[in-house]
Amino acid sequence: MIKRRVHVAAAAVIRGDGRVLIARRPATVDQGGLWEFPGGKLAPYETGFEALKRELSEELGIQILRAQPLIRVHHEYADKHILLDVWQVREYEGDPYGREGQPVRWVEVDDLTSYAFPAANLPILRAVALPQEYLITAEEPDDAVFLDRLERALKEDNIRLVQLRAKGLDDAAYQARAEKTLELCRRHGAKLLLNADPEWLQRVDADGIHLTSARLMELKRRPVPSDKWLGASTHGEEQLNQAGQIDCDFVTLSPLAPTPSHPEAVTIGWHDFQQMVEMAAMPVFALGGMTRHHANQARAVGAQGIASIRDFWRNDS
Ligand SMILES: Nc1nc2c([nH]c(=O)n2[C@@H]2O[C@H](COP(=O)(O)OP(=O)(O)OP(=O)(O)O)[C@@H](O)[C@H]2O)c(=O)[nH]1
Ligand SMILES: [Mg+2]
Repeated sequence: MIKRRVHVAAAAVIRGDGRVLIARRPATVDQGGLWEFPGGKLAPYETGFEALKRELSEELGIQILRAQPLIRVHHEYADKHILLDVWQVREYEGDPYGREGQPVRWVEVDDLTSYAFPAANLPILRAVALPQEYLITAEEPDDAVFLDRLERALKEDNIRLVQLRAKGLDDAAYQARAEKTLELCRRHGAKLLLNADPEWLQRVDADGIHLTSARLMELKRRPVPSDKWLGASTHGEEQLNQAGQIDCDFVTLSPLAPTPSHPEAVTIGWHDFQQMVEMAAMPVFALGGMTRHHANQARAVGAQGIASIRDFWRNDS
């Protein structure tokens, strides 16, 4: 029998203080009693955005003014194939309440994991918790110059996710750099991932690990606990699948476009990038030739946002 295909539009409604709205499904319906992002099935001939506007008016009594695509998730339930088309909504009119009698709650993004959601929601929870920009640090031998540049990005570009990539440092220098970087990131409320062997989390209490594609392909299972972040570098379908297999929280996919540092490299291009993102089981950052100005374009093709060394490693303050 062919499984039913269900297309659902849902929203992460975010309030001024950063809290996100969740609702509890009535005990009597499919996935009853679990928490969800408000939304529902597309009616015939509706676009995702039209359905989103209608559903949030029906379920929460609010009028959406603007919405930004967040993530699209395909999931196989036993009885159906579901596509969750999830949007981020920060601009709306009205004060949301459970118009159908369902309990609703505003929760801190970091507390979302303590609520029970349907199985399909895991990538959405990750996408909600991640920012749109991912800074990868440049090679820089001098600690003071390094910290100065990073601080500018944290302050002026409002960067909240950082990968410490320093291939040129030996272990002792990397550890010293990591400790200083962690302290700076904590001060600015940013998460720090180490581009290093996962064992490094025992030496430096960073927020997680970013795997190179070579490390990614060697692993049989997720190498860090669930309260740490796990990112990975990928360059194509096989690596994306492997990242899903070992339960990475997110990946970068590159090179999307030519970069000054690799002008000859074969790039993925927006078309293939969009197709790969659609099938990925987790949030994907666009990497390679990206600047902050590409963030909306990246979002429009399904990405979480953009990752960059060059664009954030400026010194123009
Ligand atoms: N709205 C919503 N649905 C989700 C989420 N996660 C998830 O697996 N689903 C599934 O997607 C489907 C959405 O159906 P729904 O019950 O909200 O649809 P609806 O509002 O149009 O309701 P109706 O069919 O009673 O009119 C359900 O099968 C539900 O289990 C989520 O976070 N939000
Ligand atoms: Mg609904």
